[in-house]
Amino acid sequence: MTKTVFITGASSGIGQACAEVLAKEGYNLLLCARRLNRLDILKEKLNSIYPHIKIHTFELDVRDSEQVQNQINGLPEEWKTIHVLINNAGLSQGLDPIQDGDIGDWDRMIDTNVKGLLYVSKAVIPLMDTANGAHIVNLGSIAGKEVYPNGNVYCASKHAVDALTKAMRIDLLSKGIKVTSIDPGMVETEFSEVRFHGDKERAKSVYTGVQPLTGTDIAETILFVITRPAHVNINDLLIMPTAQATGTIVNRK
Ligand SMILES: NC(=O)C1=CN([C@@H]2O[C@H](COP(=O)(O)OP(=O)(O)OC[C@H]3O[C@@H](n4cnc5c(N)ncnc54)[C@H](OP(=O)(O)O)[C@@H]3O)[C@@H](O)[C@H]2O)C=CC1
Ligand SMILES: CC(=O)[C@H](N)C(=O)O
Repeated sequence: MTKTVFITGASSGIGQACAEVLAKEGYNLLLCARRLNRLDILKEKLNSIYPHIKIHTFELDVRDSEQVQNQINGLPEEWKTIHVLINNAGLSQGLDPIQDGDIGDWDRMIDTNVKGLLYVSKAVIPLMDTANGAHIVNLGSIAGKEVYPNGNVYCASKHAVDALTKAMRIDLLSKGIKVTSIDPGMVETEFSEVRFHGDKERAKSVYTGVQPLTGTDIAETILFVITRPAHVNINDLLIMPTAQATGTIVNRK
């Protein structure tokens, strides 16, 4: 049976890499993000390499609970059976002491990373094929395991993801839905550009003198996690670049 994977935030970085790695493995893909044009370019590329898989793209702002319900309830019938949900859409905005933080940045992080994950999960869980290995993978972070200077609200949002992953595992236990948290350290994506509001130079400096993880490193880990035997669940995986010890202790050359 061909399994269907629903990926939020597939227009960039880790989500896009998940689409690429899972397409190669023959999964059908439901891809969403706000930037539909990017998803459609990705779909065309993947379908030209892997013509045997099916890909459905749609625009979704995970912060909008009504849109999330309507878009997911309105999926074509053939897309209403989902095996794996990857709650990947997320962002960091700003890196300032709490007293200087921007309230708009705080709202965007909490609305996307916490509320967005909840809205999507609530809409997708009823569509999950519990008879055939249903699995939810949440993108947490090292920032959900520790707090680093100026990371305040982003760290709080990822600590919330950590708590929600544990809570989902309890609540979905009787349904047989596996729940896993993937918690990366530094991954070079558009993450830092978004964090620094488009300042490309500052974003680049985050990765100076260090070899960060790539989106593909994380996607391959997710592939490993979702292909364990039925009786095995990986609860939580913390993945760091070799040169990174904690959220902020990095060995730069
Ligand atoms: N890069 C890193 O170092 C780390 C990243 N993470 C986590 O990994 C996840 C992916 O980030 P990463 O790939 O690095 O970053 P990117 O900025 O490269 O990708 C983020 C993705 O999230 C999507 N997204 C953001 N806001 C929304 C929204 N409101 N609705 C729908 N989609 C949204 C973006 O799509 P669009 O803008 O088109 O909507 C984009 O596809 C995040 O949850 C992040 O917190 C965790 C630890 C480390
Ligand atoms: C500290 C990290 O590695 C992570 N990318 C973050 O900035 O939270």
